[in-house]
Amino acid sequence: MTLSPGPLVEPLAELSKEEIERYSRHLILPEFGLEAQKRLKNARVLVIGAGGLGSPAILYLAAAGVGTLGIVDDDVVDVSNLQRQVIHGVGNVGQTKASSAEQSIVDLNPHVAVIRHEVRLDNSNVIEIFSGYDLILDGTDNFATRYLVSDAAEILGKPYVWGSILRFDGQVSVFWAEPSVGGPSYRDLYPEAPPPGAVPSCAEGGVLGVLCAQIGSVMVNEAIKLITGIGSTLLGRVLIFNALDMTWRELRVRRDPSAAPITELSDYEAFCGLTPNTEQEPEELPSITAAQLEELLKERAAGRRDFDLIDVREPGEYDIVRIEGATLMPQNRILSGETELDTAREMYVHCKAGSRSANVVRHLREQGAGRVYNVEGGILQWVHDVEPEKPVY
Ligand SMILES: Nc1ncnc2c1ncn2[C@@H]1O[C@H](COP(=O)(O)OP(=O)(O)OP(=O)(O)O)[C@@H](O)[C@H]1O
Repeated sequence: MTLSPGPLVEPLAELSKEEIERYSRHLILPEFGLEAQKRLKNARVLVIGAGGLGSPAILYLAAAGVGTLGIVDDDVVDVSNLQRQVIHGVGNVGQTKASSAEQSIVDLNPHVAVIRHEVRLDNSNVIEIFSGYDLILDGTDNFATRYLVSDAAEILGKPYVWGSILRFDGQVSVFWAEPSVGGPSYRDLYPEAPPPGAVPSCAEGGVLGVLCAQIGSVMVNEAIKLITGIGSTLLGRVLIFNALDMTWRELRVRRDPSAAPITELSDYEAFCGLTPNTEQEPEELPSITAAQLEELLKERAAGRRDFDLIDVREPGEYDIVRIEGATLMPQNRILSGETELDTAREMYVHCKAGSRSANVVRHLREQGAGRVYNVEGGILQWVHDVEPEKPVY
Protein backbone atom coordinates (compact mmCIF):
# COMPACT_ATOMS: atom_id res chain seq x y z
CA MET A 1 0.00 0.00 0.00
CA THR A 2 1.22 3.50 -0.86
CA LEU A 3 0.77 5.26 2.44
CA SER A 4 1.49 8.73 1.05
CA PRO A 5 0.02 8.68 -2.44
CA GLY A 6 0.86 12.37 -3.00
CA PRO A 7 -1.40 15.39 -3.15
CA LEU A 8 -4.85 14.81 -4.63
CA VAL A 9 -5.22 18.28 -6.08
CA GLU A 10 -2.97 20.54 -8.18
CA PRO A 11 -2.15 24.05 -6.85
CA LEU A 12 -3.64 25.75 -9.89
CA ALA A 13 -5.69 28.42 -8.14
CA GLU A 14 -4.31 31.90 -7.38
CA LEU A 15 -4.97 33.60 -4.02
CA SER A 16 -6.25 37.16 -3.77
CA LYS A 17 -4.88 39.74 -1.29
CA GLU A 18 -7.87 39.07 0.98
CA GLU A 19 -7.33 35.33 0.82
CA ILE A 20 -3.62 35.68 1.62
CA GLU A 21 -4.52 37.66 4.74
CA ARG A 22 -7.35 35.28 5.68
CA TYR A 23 -5.19 32.15 5.40
CA SER A 24 -1.94 33.70 6.67
CA ARG A 25 -1.71 31.37 9.69
CA HIS A 26 -1.69 28.44 7.28
CA LEU A 27 0.70 30.11 4.86
CA ILE A 28 3.42 30.63 7.47
CA LEU A 29 3.45 26.95 8.40
CA PRO A 30 6.64 25.65 6.79
CA GLU A 31 5.00 22.32 5.82
CA PHE A 32 2.01 24.10 4.34
CA GLY A 33 2.80 27.39 2.59
CA LEU A 34 1.15 29.01 -0.39
CA GLU A 35 1.20 25.84 -2.43
CA ALA A 36 -0.94 23.78 -0.03
CA GLN A 37 -3.40 26.66 0.32
CA LYS A 38 -3.73 26.84 -3.47
CA ARG A 39 -4.40 23.10 -3.57
CA LEU A 40 -7.19 23.58 -1.01
CA LYS A 41 -8.67 26.38 -3.10
CA ASN A 42 -8.60 24.17 -6.18
CA ALA A 43 -10.17 21.22 -4.30
CA ARG A 44 -13.72 19.95 -4.72
CA VAL A 45 -14.86 18.14 -1.57
CA LEU A 46 -18.21 16.41 -1.03
CA VAL A 47 -19.63 15.99 2.48
CA ILE A 48 -22.42 13.45 2.84
CA GLY A 49 -24.65 14.36 5.77
CA ALA A 50 -24.86 17.88 7.26
CA GLY A 51 -25.65 16.31 10.64
CA GLY A 52 -23.50 15.55 13.69
CA LEU A 53 -20.20 14.90 11.90
CA GLY A 54 -20.94 16.94 8.79
CA SER A 55 -21.59 20.12 10.83
CA PRO A 56 -18.08 20.61 12.25
CA ALA A 57 -16.51 19.03 9.17
CA ILE A 58 -18.19 21.49 6.78
CA LEU A 59 -17.35 24.46 9.01
CA TYR A 60 -13.66 23.56 9.21
CA LEU A 61 -13.39 22.67 5.51
CA ALA A 62 -14.91 26.05 4.67
CA ALA A 63 -12.73 27.93 7.15
CA ALA A 64 -9.64 26.14 5.80
CA GLY A 65 -10.37 27.44 2.31
CA VAL A 66 -11.58 24.40 0.36
CA GLY A 67 -12.69 26.02 -2.91
CA THR A 68 -15.77 23.95 -3.69
CA LEU A 69 -17.89 22.20 -1.07
CA GLY A 70 -20.72 19.87 -2.03
CA ILE A 71 -23.29 18.94 0.61
CA VAL A 72 -25.60 15.93 0.32
CA ASP A 73 -28.50 15.79 2.76
CA ASP A 74 -32.21 15.22 2.28
CA ASP A 75 -33.21 16.10 5.85
CA VAL A 76 -34.42 19.27 7.56
CA VAL A 77 -33.11 20.78 10.78
CA ASP A 78 -34.90 19.59 13.92
CA VAL A 79 -34.60 21.25 17.33
CA SER A 80 -33.03 18.02 18.70
CA ASN A 81 -30.18 18.45 16.18
CA LEU A 82 -28.95 21.69 17.77
CA GLN A 83 -27.26 19.90 20.70
CA ARG A 84 -24.48 18.83 18.32
CA GLN A 85 -25.11 19.97 14.74
CA VAL A 86 -23.41 23.30 15.34
CA ILE A 87 -23.63 24.54 11.75
CA HIS A 88 -27.39 25.05 12.24
CA GLY A 89 -29.10 27.55 14.54
CA VAL A 90 -32.54 28.18 16.03
CA GLY A 91 -33.58 30.18 12.98
CA ASN A 92 -32.82 27.18 10.73
CA VAL A 93 -35.24 24.73 12.37
CA GLY A 94 -37.48 23.37 9.63
CA GLN A 95 -35.09 24.48 6.85
CA THR A 96 -33.20 21.93 4.73
CA LYS A 97 -29.88 21.06 6.33
CA ALA A 98 -28.02 21.69 3.06
CA SER A 99 -29.34 25.23 2.69
CA SER A 100 -28.86 25.98 6.38
CA ALA A 101 -25.24 24.75 6.10
CA GLU A 102 -24.76 26.86 2.97
CA GLN A 103 -25.83 30.00 4.88
CA SER A 104 -23.24 29.32 7.59
CA ILE A 105 -20.52 28.73 5.01
CA VAL A 106 -21.27 31.96 3.17
CA ASP A 107 -21.16 33.79 6.49
CA LEU A 108 -17.83 32.20 7.42
CA ASN A 109 -16.01 32.22 4.09
CA PRO A 110 -17.52 33.76 0.96
CA HIS A 111 -14.62 32.37 -1.12
CA VAL A 112 -16.15 28.89 -0.93
CA ALA A 113 -18.48 27.80 -3.73
CA VAL A 114 -21.28 25.64 -2.30
CA ILE A 115 -23.17 22.98 -4.25
CA ARG A 116 -26.30 21.67 -2.56
CA HIS A 117 -27.49 18.14 -3.28
CA GLU A 118 -30.81 18.04 -1.42
CA VAL A 119 -31.43 14.40 -2.25
CA ARG A 120 -31.19 11.01 -0.63
CA LEU A 121 -27.90 9.55 -1.86
CA ASP A 122 -28.73 6.23 -3.55
CA ASN A 123 -27.77 3.96 -6.45
CA SER A 124 -29.45 6.24 -8.98
CA ASN A 125 -27.39 9.35 -8.22
CA VAL A 126 -24.21 8.36 -6.36
CA ILE A 127 -21.89 7.89 -9.34
CA GLU A 128 -22.92 11.14 -10.98
CA ILE A 129 -22.62 13.12 -7.75
CA PHE A 130 -19.26 11.62 -6.72
CA SER A 131 -17.82 12.18 -10.21
CA GLY A 132 -17.78 15.94 -9.62
CA TYR A 133 -15.47 15.76 -6.58
CA ASP A 134 -11.85 14.99 -5.69
CA LEU A 135 -12.58 13.74 -2.18
CA ILE A 136 -15.59 12.56 -0.19
CA LEU A 137 -16.35 12.72 3.54
CA ASP A 138 -18.95 10.28 4.84
CA GLY A 139 -20.68 11.60 7.97
CA THR A 140 -23.87 9.58 7.58
CA ASP A 141 -25.61 7.51 10.21
CA ASN A 142 -26.73 4.32 8.49
CA PHE A 143 -25.09 1.18 7.20
CA ALA A 144 -26.82 1.05 3.80
CA THR A 145 -25.40 4.48 2.90
CA ARG A 146 -21.94 3.57 4.23
CA TYR A 147 -21.68 0.50 1.96
CA LEU A 148 -23.07 2.53 -0.95
CA VAL A 149 -20.42 5.23 -0.39
CA SER A 150 -17.67 2.63 -0.08
CA ASP A 151 -18.61 0.84 -3.30
CA ALA A 152 -19.15 4.00 -5.35
CA ALA A 153 -15.81 5.42 -4.17
CA GLU A 154 -14.09 2.13 -5.08
CA ILE A 155 -15.70 2.02 -8.53
CA LEU A 156 -14.53 5.60 -9.19
CA GLY A 157 -11.10 5.04 -7.54
CA LYS A 158 -11.70 7.97 -5.19
CA PRO A 159 -10.45 8.30 -1.62
CA TYR A 160 -12.83 9.08 1.19
CA VAL A 161 -12.77 9.89 4.87
CA TRP A 162 -15.23 8.06 7.07
CA GLY A 163 -16.34 8.80 10.61
CA SER A 164 -18.93 7.33 12.93
CA ILE A 165 -20.16 8.17 16.42
CA LEU A 166 -22.52 6.73 19.00
CA ARG A 167 -22.96 7.51 22.70
CA PHE A 168 -19.37 8.20 23.89
CA ASP A 169 -17.52 6.33 21.12
CA GLY A 170 -16.18 7.39 17.76
CA GLN A 171 -14.29 5.84 14.87
CA VAL A 172 -12.52 7.51 11.96
CA SER A 173 -10.43 6.33 9.01
CA VAL A 174 -9.48 6.91 5.37
CA PHE A 175 -10.40 4.40 2.66
CA TRP A 176 -8.95 4.30 -0.86
CA ALA A 177 -9.42 0.99 -2.65
CA GLU A 178 -7.79 2.15 -5.88
CA PRO A 179 -5.43 -0.60 -7.18
CA SER A 180 -2.46 1.78 -7.65
CA VAL A 181 -2.89 2.93 -4.02
CA GLY A 182 -3.80 -0.47 -2.58
CA GLY A 183 -5.64 0.91 0.43
CA PRO A 184 -8.54 -0.80 2.18
CA SER A 185 -12.23 -0.10 1.76
CA TYR A 186 -14.97 0.08 4.41
CA ARG A 187 -15.75 -3.55 3.48
CA ASP A 188 -12.26 -4.58 4.63
CA LEU A 189 -13.05 -3.16 8.06
CA TYR A 190 -16.67 -4.34 8.19
CA PRO A 191 -17.26 -7.16 5.67
CA GLU A 192 -20.78 -7.74 7.01
CA ALA A 193 -23.44 -5.28 8.11
CA PRO A 194 -24.69 -5.84 11.68
CA PRO A 195 -28.17 -7.37 11.93
CA PRO A 196 -30.94 -4.75 11.80
CA GLY A 197 -31.48 -3.22 15.24
CA ALA A 198 -28.18 -4.56 16.65
CA VAL A 199 -26.54 -1.12 16.58
CA PRO A 200 -28.86 1.65 17.81
CA SER A 201 -28.98 5.01 16.03
CA CYS A 202 -28.05 8.22 17.86
CA ALA A 203 -31.80 8.89 18.13
CA GLU A 204 -32.22 5.58 20.01
CA GLY A 205 -28.91 5.32 21.87
CA GLY A 206 -27.96 8.98 22.38
CA VAL A 207 -24.69 10.72 21.59
CA LEU A 208 -22.42 13.15 23.42
CA GLY A 209 -22.63 16.29 21.29
CA VAL A 210 -18.99 17.29 21.54
CA LEU A 211 -17.93 13.88 20.15
CA CYS A 212 -18.94 15.26 16.74
CA ALA A 213 -16.23 17.90 17.02
CA GLN A 214 -13.60 15.38 18.06
CA ILE A 215 -14.27 12.94 15.20
CA GLY A 216 -15.40 15.57 12.65
CA SER A 217 -12.21 17.58 13.14
CA VAL A 218 -10.05 14.48 12.60
CA MET A 219 -11.99 13.89 9.38
CA VAL A 220 -11.09 17.40 8.18
CA ASN A 221 -7.48 16.95 9.29
CA GLU A 222 -7.31 13.87 7.03
CA ALA A 223 -9.04 15.68 4.17
CA ILE A 224 -6.50 18.51 4.30
CA LYS A 225 -3.58 16.05 4.24
CA LEU A 226 -5.05 14.07 1.36
CA ILE A 227 -5.66 17.23 -0.70
CA THR A 228 -2.29 18.82 -0.03
CA GLY A 229 -0.09 15.74 0.34
CA ILE A 230 1.38 16.88 3.67
CA GLY A 231 1.92 14.45 6.56
CA SER A 232 0.72 10.84 6.56
CA THR A 233 -2.93 9.92 6.57
CA LEU A 234 -5.10 7.37 8.37
CA LEU A 235 -5.12 5.19 5.25
CA GLY A 236 -4.78 1.64 6.65
CA ARG A 237 -5.44 2.74 10.23
CA VAL A 238 -8.66 3.23 12.17
CA LEU A 239 -8.74 5.51 15.20
CA ILE A 240 -11.14 4.45 17.93
CA PHE A 241 -11.99 7.13 20.45
CA ASN A 242 -13.69 6.92 23.83
CA ALA A 243 -14.77 10.24 25.28
CA LEU A 244 -15.33 8.92 28.83
CA ASP A 245 -11.83 7.47 29.23
CA MET A 246 -10.37 10.02 26.79
CA THR A 247 -8.48 7.30 24.92
CA TRP A 248 -7.56 6.97 21.26
CA ARG A 249 -6.75 3.43 20.13
CA GLU A 250 -5.43 2.51 16.72
CA LEU A 251 -6.30 -0.55 14.64
CA ARG A 252 -4.59 -1.62 11.43
CA VAL A 253 -6.82 -2.42 8.50
CA ARG A 254 -5.54 -3.94 5.26
CA ARG A 255 -6.98 -4.64 1.87
CA ASP A 256 -8.18 -8.25 1.79
CA PRO A 257 -6.07 -9.70 -1.04
CA SER A 258 -8.79 -12.26 -1.83
CA ALA A 259 -11.55 -9.64 -2.07
CA ALA A 260 -12.96 -9.24 -5.56
CA PRO A 261 -12.84 -5.60 -6.65
CA ILE A 262 -16.22 -3.87 -6.59
CA THR A 263 -17.27 -3.09 -10.16
CA GLU A 264 -20.95 -2.37 -9.73
CA LEU A 265 -23.41 -1.14 -7.14
CA SER A 266 -25.73 -3.61 -5.42
CA ASP A 267 -28.87 -3.59 -3.25
CA TYR A 268 -27.68 -2.02 0.00
CA GLU A 269 -30.99 -2.23 1.84
CA ALA A 270 -31.01 -5.99 1.19
CA PHE A 271 -27.31 -6.31 2.14
CA CYS A 272 -28.13 -4.66 5.48
CA GLY A 273 -31.14 -6.93 6.00
CA LEU A 274 -33.59 -4.05 5.69
CA THR A 275 -35.72 -5.30 2.80
CA PRO A 276 -38.87 -7.03 3.99
CA ASN A 277 -39.12 -10.64 2.89
CA THR A 278 -42.06 -10.56 0.50
CA GLU A 279 -42.34 -14.36 0.61
CA GLN A 280 -43.38 -14.16 4.25
CA GLU A 281 -46.83 -13.09 5.40
CA PRO A 282 -46.58 -9.63 7.03
CA GLU A 283 -46.53 -10.02 10.79
CA GLU A 284 -49.82 -9.19 12.55
CA LEU A 285 -48.77 -7.84 15.91
CA PRO A 286 -51.69 -7.30 18.29
CA SER A 287 -51.67 -3.53 18.78
CA ILE A 288 -53.67 -0.55 19.97
CA THR A 289 -53.42 3.14 19.13
CA ALA A 290 -52.55 5.95 21.54
CA ALA A 291 -56.19 7.10 21.52
CA GLN A 292 -57.36 3.58 22.45
CA LEU A 293 -54.83 3.50 25.26
CA GLU A 294 -56.18 6.81 26.57
CA GLU A 295 -59.68 5.27 26.76
CA LEU A 296 -58.36 2.14 28.46
CA LEU A 297 -56.53 4.21 31.06
CA LYS A 298 -59.75 6.09 31.83
CA GLU A 299 -61.54 2.76 32.27
CA ARG A 300 -58.77 1.55 34.57
CA ALA A 301 -58.93 4.76 36.63
CA ALA A 302 -62.69 4.23 37.01
CA GLY A 303 -62.04 0.71 38.28
CA ARG A 304 -63.75 -0.95 35.31
CA ARG A 305 -60.62 -2.51 33.89
CA ASP A 306 -57.48 -4.17 35.27
CA PHE A 307 -54.31 -4.32 33.18
CA ASP A 308 -50.60 -3.34 33.25
CA LEU A 309 -49.08 -0.59 31.13
CA ILE A 310 -45.39 -1.36 30.67
CA ASP A 311 -42.82 1.15 29.47
CA VAL A 312 -39.82 -0.77 28.08
CA ARG A 313 -37.55 2.26 27.53
CA GLU A 314 -34.44 3.12 29.58
CA PRO A 315 -34.63 5.08 32.88
CA GLY A 316 -33.17 8.24 31.26
CA GLU A 317 -35.95 8.25 28.70
CA TYR A 318 -38.60 7.66 31.38
CA ASP A 319 -37.24 10.69 33.27
CA ILE A 320 -37.76 12.91 30.21
CA VAL A 321 -41.39 12.05 29.55
CA ARG A 322 -43.76 9.29 30.64
CA ILE A 323 -47.36 8.17 30.48
CA GLU A 324 -48.93 8.47 33.91
CA GLY A 325 -49.60 4.99 35.28
CA ALA A 326 -46.92 3.21 33.21
CA THR A 327 -44.37 0.96 34.94
CA LEU A 328 -40.77 1.14 33.74
CA MET A 329 -39.26 -2.23 32.78
CA PRO A 330 -36.43 -1.82 30.24
CA GLN A 331 -36.59 -4.08 27.19
CA ASN A 332 -33.28 -5.84 27.79
CA ARG A 333 -34.26 -6.92 31.30
CA ILE A 334 -37.43 -8.52 30.00
CA LEU A 335 -35.72 -10.19 27.03
CA SER A 336 -32.90 -11.54 29.23
CA GLY A 337 -35.36 -12.93 31.76
CA GLU A 338 -34.05 -10.66 34.54
CA THR A 339 -37.52 -9.11 34.85
CA GLU A 340 -40.27 -11.72 34.92
CA LEU A 341 -43.81 -10.79 34.01
CA ASP A 342 -47.01 -12.58 34.83
CA THR A 343 -48.05 -13.83 31.38
CA ALA A 344 -51.63 -14.37 32.57
CA ARG A 345 -52.15 -10.59 32.95
CA GLU A 346 -53.54 -8.24 30.34
CA MET A 347 -50.62 -5.99 29.28
CA TYR A 348 -50.05 -2.99 27.04
CA VAL A 349 -46.42 -2.30 26.12
CA HIS A 350 -44.91 0.93 24.82
CA CYS A 351 -41.47 2.37 24.07
CA LYS A 352 -40.31 5.52 22.23
CA ALA A 353 -41.56 4.76 18.71
CA GLY A 354 -42.84 1.18 18.79
CA SER A 355 -39.98 -1.11 17.83
CA ARG A 356 -38.62 -2.14 21.24
CA SER A 357 -42.16 -2.68 22.51
CA ALA A 358 -42.87 -4.87 19.47
CA ASN A 359 -39.87 -7.05 20.43
CA VAL A 360 -41.23 -7.39 23.96
CA VAL A 361 -44.77 -8.22 22.78
CA ARG A 362 -43.38 -10.92 20.47
CA HIS A 363 -41.23 -12.30 23.30
CA LEU A 364 -44.09 -12.37 25.80
CA ARG A 365 -46.43 -14.03 23.30
CA GLU A 366 -43.76 -16.71 22.73
CA GLN A 367 -43.73 -17.16 26.52
CA GLY A 368 -47.46 -17.84 26.40
CA ALA A 369 -48.93 -14.40 27.15
CA GLY A 370 -52.26 -14.24 25.35
CA ARG A 371 -53.38 -10.72 26.25
CA VAL A 372 -50.35 -8.56 25.49
CA TYR A 373 -50.56 -5.63 23.03
CA ASN A 374 -48.18 -3.15 21.45
CA VAL A 375 -48.91 0.58 21.68
CA GLU A 376 -48.39 1.76 18.09
CA GLY A 377 -45.94 4.63 17.63
CA GLY A 378 -44.89 4.57 21.30
CA ILE A 379 -44.70 7.66 23.45
CA LEU A 380 -43.99 9.86 20.41
CA GLN A 381 -47.45 9.05 19.06
CA TRP A 382 -48.99 9.38 22.52
CA VAL A 383 -47.60 12.92 22.95
CA HIS A 384 -48.68 13.82 19.41
CA ASP A 385 -52.24 12.52 19.80
CA VAL A 386 -53.02 12.76 23.51
CA GLU A 387 -50.69 15.04 25.48
CA PRO A 388 -49.15 17.51 23.01
CA GLU A 389 -47.99 19.76 25.87
CA LYS A 390 -45.41 17.15 26.89
CA PRO A 391 -41.87 17.16 25.39
CA VAL A 392 -40.56 14.67 22.81
CA TYR A 393 -36.94 13.66 22.31
N1 LIG B 1 -28.33 8.33 2.03
C1 LIG B 1 -28.32 9.59 2.52
N2 LIG B 1 -28.52 10.64 1.70
C2 LIG B 1 -28.52 11.90 2.18
N3 LIG B 1 -28.30 12.21 3.48
C3 LIG B 1 -28.11 11.19 4.34
C4 LIG B 1 -28.11 9.83 3.92
N4 LIG B 1 -27.91 9.04 5.00
C5 LIG B 1 -27.80 9.87 6.04
N5 LIG B 1 -27.91 11.16 5.67
C6 LIG B 1 -27.82 12.36 6.52
O1 LIG B 1 -26.71 12.23 7.38
C7 LIG B 1 -26.94 12.99 8.57
C8 LIG B 1 -26.47 12.17 9.74
O2 LIG B 1 -26.51 13.01 10.87
P1 LIG B 1 -26.81 12.48 12.32
O3 LIG B 1 -26.19 11.18 12.53
O4 LIG B 1 -26.39 13.55 13.27
O5 LIG B 1 -28.39 12.17 12.30
P2 LIG B 1 -29.74 12.97 12.45
O6 LIG B 1 -30.70 12.18 11.65
O7 LIG B 1 -29.64 14.42 12.14
O8 LIG B 1 -29.99 12.90 14.00
P3 LIG B 1 -30.99 12.02 14.89
O9 LIG B 1 -30.83 10.60 14.39
O10 LIG B 1 -30.51 12.21 16.28
O11 LIG B 1 -32.34 12.58 14.65
C9 LIG B 1 -28.43 13.33 8.62
O12 LIG B 1 -28.60 14.71 8.45
C10 LIG B 1 -29.02 12.52 7.46
O13 LIG B 1 -30.07 13.20 6.81
